[in-house]
Amino acid sequence: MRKVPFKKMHGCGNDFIVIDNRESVMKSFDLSHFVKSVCTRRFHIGADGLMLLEKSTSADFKMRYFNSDGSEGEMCGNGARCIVKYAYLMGIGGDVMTFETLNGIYEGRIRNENVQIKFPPIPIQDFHLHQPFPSDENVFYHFAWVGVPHTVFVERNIDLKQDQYFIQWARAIRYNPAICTSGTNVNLIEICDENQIKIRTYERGVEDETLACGSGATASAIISGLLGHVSSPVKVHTKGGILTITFRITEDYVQDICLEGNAVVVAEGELLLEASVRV
Ligand SMILES: N[C@H](CCC[C@H](N)C(=O)O)C(=O)O
Repeated sequence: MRKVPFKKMHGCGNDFIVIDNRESVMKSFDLSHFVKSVCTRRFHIGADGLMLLEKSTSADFKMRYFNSDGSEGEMCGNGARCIVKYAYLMGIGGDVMTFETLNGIYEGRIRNENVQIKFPPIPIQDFHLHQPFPSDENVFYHFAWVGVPHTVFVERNIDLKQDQYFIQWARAIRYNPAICTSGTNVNLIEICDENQIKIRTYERGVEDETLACGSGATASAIISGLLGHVSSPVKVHTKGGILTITFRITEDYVQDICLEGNAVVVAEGELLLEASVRV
């Protein structure tokens, strides 16, 4: 049976399996099916997503990110922090490194135990604020594309929705083509004070609430800033820990966008490539 080394990592409880694919060890595999199997909790290692580190001609490495349902995502903020830590530990990148994604090139920095990701500037016009909800014009949502699509709702108390009800509510938005034709991640946020928000995220591709979402935290902090509720730096309290977002709003762009938080290796070993699991 073929074996491939992996590390299991998490950033604020958003967990990932990371595999070094620079030598194309995954070449003959149906990646979508493989990812779905390996990410299945109880029957396999289980994770919110899986990342392959590959060679790049334009950056230190390429990150390929897959959600647990086997779909390939353009970008993942917490995944990026984990793969940057992985690259650092493997000697692939130094304290500062660049990596390629389906959404362009990003920069990662090792900051003691934390990892910081710098996002490219986002045009102000790409933030759609105060959009009336398609089926209820009294409800407003905010939308941004921060590598992946994010819908944001601001509420007084985000803990009022029980987990089951939160998921049911989020699914109605996640698949709503009037909001985003390719589907959207869904964030519910609460403003705590000028520099802090609380967040819950339902993730597209995981099809569940996750403990944290880096791009969701980034989109939500910036949207809160554009709405005038907070100013940078913003501490985002997720269910799995704190993410810190910094940004600068100028006339046409949101610039100097950084996402920072922990990136932890919890296990490493060998994956049995042909191990069959129920998916
Ligand atoms: N957990 C991720 C988001 C993954 C994106 C994925 N859910 C999609 O939209 O394909 C993050 O930390 O940014």
